[in-house]
Amino acid sequence: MAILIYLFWFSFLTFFSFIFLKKNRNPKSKLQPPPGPPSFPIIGNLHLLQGLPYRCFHQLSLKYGPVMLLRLGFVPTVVVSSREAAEEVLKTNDLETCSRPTFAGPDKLLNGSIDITFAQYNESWKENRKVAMMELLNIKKVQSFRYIREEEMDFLVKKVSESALQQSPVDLTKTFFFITASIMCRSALGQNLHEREDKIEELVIETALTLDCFRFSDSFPCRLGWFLDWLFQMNKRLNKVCKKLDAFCQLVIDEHLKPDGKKTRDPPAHIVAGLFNMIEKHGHRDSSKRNMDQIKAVLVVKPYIIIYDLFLGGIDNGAITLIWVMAELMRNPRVMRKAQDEIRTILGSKRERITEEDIDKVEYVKLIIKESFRLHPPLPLLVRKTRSHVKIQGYDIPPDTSIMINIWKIARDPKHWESPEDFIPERFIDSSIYYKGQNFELLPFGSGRRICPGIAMAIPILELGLLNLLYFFDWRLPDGMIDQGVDMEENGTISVGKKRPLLLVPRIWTIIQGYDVPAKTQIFINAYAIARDPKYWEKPDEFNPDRFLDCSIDYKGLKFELIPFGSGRRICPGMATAISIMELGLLNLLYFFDWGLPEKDEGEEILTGNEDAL
Ligand code: HEM
Repeated sequence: MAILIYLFWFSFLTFFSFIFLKKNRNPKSKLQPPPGPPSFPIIGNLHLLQGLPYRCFHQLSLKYGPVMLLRLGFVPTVVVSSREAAEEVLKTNDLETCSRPTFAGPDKLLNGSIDITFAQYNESWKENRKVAMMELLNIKKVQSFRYIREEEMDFLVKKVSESALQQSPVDLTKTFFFITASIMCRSALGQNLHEREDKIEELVIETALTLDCFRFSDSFPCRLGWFLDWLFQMNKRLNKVCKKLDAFCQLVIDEHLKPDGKKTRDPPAHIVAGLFNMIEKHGHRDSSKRNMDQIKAVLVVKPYIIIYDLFLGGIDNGAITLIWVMAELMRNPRVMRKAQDEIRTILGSKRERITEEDIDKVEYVKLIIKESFRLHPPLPLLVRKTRSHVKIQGYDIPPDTSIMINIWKIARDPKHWESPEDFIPERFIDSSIYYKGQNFELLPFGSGRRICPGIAMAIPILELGLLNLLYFFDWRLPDGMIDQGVDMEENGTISVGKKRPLLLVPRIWTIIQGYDVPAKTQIFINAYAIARDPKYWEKPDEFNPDRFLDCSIDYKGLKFELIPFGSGRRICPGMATAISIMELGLLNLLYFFDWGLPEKDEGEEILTGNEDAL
């Protein structure tokens, strides 16, 4: 079927190519375009993109250089693959290159891309971004959500502990998506996912996967593209996701608008409230002038688009990053061991909880996250569109040209990175390279006017998550997967995550008197020796019940110098019955009888230690 579709499409386009060929040639153009591979009419260089786009671009850049021109269908696209060229785009020419090309998926989802992420550079984008910063993403707001992040991490530890006790694998992909979704939904929307039955994190994954699909209209932004999308039912799945997302957004808005709406402990001034306040200020809620339908139309659109940005930007990228970090740590046991040693030494062995105050104490965790961003940026291609003519590395690039910056390739460029393919967090010790858009060899959050506004929100989630996972647990691959190791296959075109779920078996960190005790070790506790230890007992070998007069030592498992019934989870459940039998028995034996030793010889035997005679 796939071959038939491909053949149909190819012959269809080739036929049309001859008709369009003449029209597309412009011999009078003075443009000096960047070099690039020869292209077919109509399809251009689309046939060269087989596999993950950033890897294909990397291969092509080896031949055509760090600034090359591709034709992706009808869309001229300049691919930038060097730090210097990236700096020229994102810093020198930021204003001229800070628009975005139109993508059919988001365009449909958002009724014309009037959100933040996919919006053209215009007043509406500026306003939306300002509101998002004001109401949700500035440092002060982010700090006010600290208790939410800490509570959610406590929940994470509890869930993982349950699997650890059963020694069963945890699907970390699902777990991380749930945790990031839960944090984002509580912080931004006042929605507590623990109280909801629908699986929002699954909707996030589904939305991301659906948007990531190839669409003809991305490369042929004309009727031909729409027709082909319609013909091959490319939007069927998207329509379904739109409906689900719509229902969720509507629910958030309805709950917000209800005067007696659900009260939660979480901050009421979340971003939805902020947007409504903004609309109110602008007079859109003046019901005397507008009818209710109009008002609702305005009210629905803004929160909806911001909710959408949070879904993709906030949840997807955060979860993807944590998954990559854990996968790399499993592949690099040296780094895992070092991180755990450092965290556990600094935080000590008696912690029941880790808070954000602990984050700055452990530098190595920050280096690990940086290194993971370098090797696995969740968005490996930054996508821009020129607003006017720009010159990049001496090449002229006309307005309305898409620019893709291959940050994946730049972060592995041997010109800037020693052993670029290896996971070495130590490379950042004493290095001034940071990921906030100033150093163009490391751009996981982009740079310039379109830099990710969610950095302050994203980083504490990653750091706190990793601290918890490495402090409380040791990790191993599930039985049967140990020989294969961790697979690192990638998936996706816009955001790129690990293709297969990451399954790992946790073990609760066990430390006894400073000694690390590995999983599945047998432990014998010598209760006999402890109960005769002269450190705790005077004349320990003497039978002297009086030692317990006015003494708080009991045998119920709370005083560890006397544990005849054991202690903890496995304490003897028959203790109470046994004690009643013994007490009643002894009472009877002592009340009704006097006792003496048997005849002399046998008594002597007992006194000399022959207990069988008793
Ligand atoms: C590990 C986590 C994250 C990564 C790696 C990441 C990465 C990025 C990147 C590379 C961009 C494009 C920047 C550019 O074009 O120069 C971006 C844009 C954006 N991100 Fe993030 N992001 C993350 C988390 C978040 C969070 C937590 C939020 C919000 C809560 C968020 C919201 C956005 C928005 C709204 C944009 C669009 C900005 C614009 O076009 O003006 N991101 N992000």
